Formats: sequence, structure tokens, C-alpha cells
Amino acid sequence: MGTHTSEATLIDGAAVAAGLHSELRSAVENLVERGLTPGLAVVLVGNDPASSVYVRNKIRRSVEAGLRSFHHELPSTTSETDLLSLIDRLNSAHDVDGILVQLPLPSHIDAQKVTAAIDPAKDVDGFHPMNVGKLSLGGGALVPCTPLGCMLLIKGVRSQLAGLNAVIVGRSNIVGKPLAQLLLRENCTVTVAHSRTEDLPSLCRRADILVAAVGQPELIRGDWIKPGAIVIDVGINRAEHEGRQKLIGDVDFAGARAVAGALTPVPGGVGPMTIACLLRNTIDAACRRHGVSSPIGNS
Ligand SMILES: NC(=O)C1=CN([C@@H]2O[C@H](COP(=O)(O)OP(=O)(O)OC[C@H]3O[C@@H](n4cnc5c(N)ncnc54)[C@H](OP(=O)(O)O)[C@@H]3O)[C@@H](O)[C@H]2O)C=CC1
Ligand SMILES: Nc1nc(=O)c2c([nH]1)NC[C@@H]1CN(c3ccc(C(=O)N[C@@H](CCC(=O)O)C(=O)O)cc3)C=[N+]21
Repeated sequence: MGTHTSEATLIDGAAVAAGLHSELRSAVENLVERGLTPGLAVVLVGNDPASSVYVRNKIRRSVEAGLRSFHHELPSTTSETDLLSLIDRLNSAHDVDGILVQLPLPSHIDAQKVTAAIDPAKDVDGFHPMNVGKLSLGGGALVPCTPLGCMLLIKGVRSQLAGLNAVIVGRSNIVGKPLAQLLLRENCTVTVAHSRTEDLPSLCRRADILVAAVGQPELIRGDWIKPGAIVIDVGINRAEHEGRQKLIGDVDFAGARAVAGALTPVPGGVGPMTIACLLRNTIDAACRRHGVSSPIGNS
């Protein structure tokens, strides 16, 4: 069949996220008028520089949106017991609607245990077993922010996904697995690949929707991509370039751009959507907790 010559459409996640932020800002204004100011608590343990940058962005964005923001920075030597007791306090704090504990946690702390200690109604990351279970059963969950952001970008390109082959490279609990549930819900045929997958290039070539969430710079090459495919690059890899820090995705951007139908850049793709979806989940959680109808559309 015909050769594919046109360049992929760039999916401008930063622009989509900016649009979401302005919707969220009005939604918060509306809620504040009705006496409800949604509150987000962000907990950072230790001083990993990348985590600090993300946490600062999350706080800045939530303040811009009009949310109440609570910031807890704990030293890397914090014990699991102390972290759990902070979570207990946040669970019972009336003005806290969302709790986010930034990952990764120091290795002496059991992240699963911490996640399970968060009130599922305040679990704006969607990592609590209750929300994971609800997502898999099909309703009522707080949905993890990055997969939610990916879905909004994919559906912005193409609203009807039924029957498409979706390949997700990466099976983490925060991206790959929950995204598989969301694509399945849209009636895609979903394959989740990982480090033990055989012949990854051939598998990727069958994908109408290809999502890379691996953490390996430019693993996915242009010639692994089906012409016209929607390619979502979740990867954030830091590299030195001419003495400066540069972010690189899991997809060879230039190679993919010549083949794909639509493609997200790094930075400015999925990352900004993750933060917008976090704020959206916080507003959602606040409305549910207070029995108020949500002023934002559901998806
Ligand atoms: N933009 C955003 O908002 C976000 C970006 N990220 C970024 O996304 C990337 C993935 O993060 P996360 O989901 O936490 O990843 P994890 O590090 O938890 O998991 C990586 C996954 O990739 C798989 N994998 C590793 N190497 C290969 C390979 N060579 N071939 C095939 N599969 C491989 C692993 O397989 P196995 O299970 O077999 O080990 C694993 O399933 C990172 O770059 C991270 O920084 C993450 C969250 C949010
Ligand atoms: N409990 C928890 N929840 C998370 O959602 C979570 C986490 N822990 N730990 C780490 C990962 C990673 N993550 C990102 C969020 C925003 C950008 C982002 O905004 N990226 C910008 C660039 C930012 C920069 O310049 O570094 C972009 O891609 O354009 C990236 C990555 C959320 N995560």
C-alpha cells in the first residue's frame, strides 16, 4: 500500500494541559463560591532533585488553580511509622481532599504499605488497592494521573478507539497496568510488553496506538512504528547535552516523526497532562467527599 510521506501531527500536551488548567480554575472558582475550597496535600520524603522539581510544579499549579495546597517535606531518614502517622493525620484533616505521596520513597519505607494507608477517597494518585480494584472492575475509581493524561491526548486525536491494537511498553503499577485498563475500557485490543518480551520491534509494528513507558532513552526506533500510528511517549530521561540537562523520551523522536500519524514530544507531552489530571482528581475527590455535583466533565 501507499508509502507514508507526511510528518506526524505533534500532540501538544502542554497546550491541552493549559486548556484543562483554565477549565479547572473556573471549576474551583465555582466551588469556592459554594463554600468548598478543594485541598491537596503533597508529601515529599527525602531530597531527590527530580522529585523536588515535580513537587514544586504540582504545588505551583494547584495554587494557580485556586486549590488549597499543603506541603510536607520530610527528611530521607523519616521512619515508616512517622510517615504513616502523618498520613493518618491527613486522612482525618477536613480541609484535605487529596493526598499525594511522591514516589519513589527511600528504600527503608514500604511504598505499598504507605499507599494502602491513604484514605481511598483522598487517593488522587489512584494507587490504593481499592482504586486499583475499582478501575479493573470498571467504575468509580480515582484513576492514576499519567494514564488519564495519556487517554485524554489519545482521544483528542481519535475519539473512537474500538478494535484498535494498542501496545504499551512497560508494566508499572503507575503507568502501564492502569493504562491497559483504560484502553481496554475503550475496546482496544491491548498488549502489555516488558523487559522479557520477545521481538519487541515486531510487536510494536502491529500497534495502532503505541505507548512507551519504559525509562530507556530512545528505545523505540522509527522503524518499529506502524505508519500512521498514534505514539505516546511517557518516558522522561535526563541526559547531558552540550553541558546542559536535557529531557529525552523513550521514543526516537525524529525517527518516529517521519512514520507516525501523531506523536507526543518530551518535554511538553504527557508530563504537563499528569499535573493537570492530578488537580482534576483533587477537585473530583473534593466534590465526592462533600456530596457536591462536580463542575468538571467526567471521563
Ligand atoms: N510523564 C509523566 O508524567 C511520567 C513519566 N514517567 C516516566 O516514564 C518512564 C516509565 O516509568 P514507570 O512506569 O515508573 O517505569 P518503571 O521503571 O516502574 O518500569 C519500567 C517498565 O519498562 C520495562 N522495561 C525496561 N526496559 C525495557 C526494555 N528494554 N524493553 C522492554 N521493556 C522494558 C520494565 O520491564 P520489567 O517489568 O520486566 O522490569 C518495566 O515494566 C520513566 O522514564 C519515568 O520517568 C513516569 C511517570 C509519570
Ligand atoms: N506519587 C506520585 N505520583 C506521580 O504522578 C509521580 C510520582 N509519584 N513520581 C514521579 C512520577 C513522574 N511524574 C511526572 C510529573 C510531571 C512531569 C512533567 O511535568 N514533565 C514536564 C517537564 C518537567 C521538567 O522540566 O523536568 C514535561 O514533560 O514537559 C513529569 C513527570 C509524576 N510522577
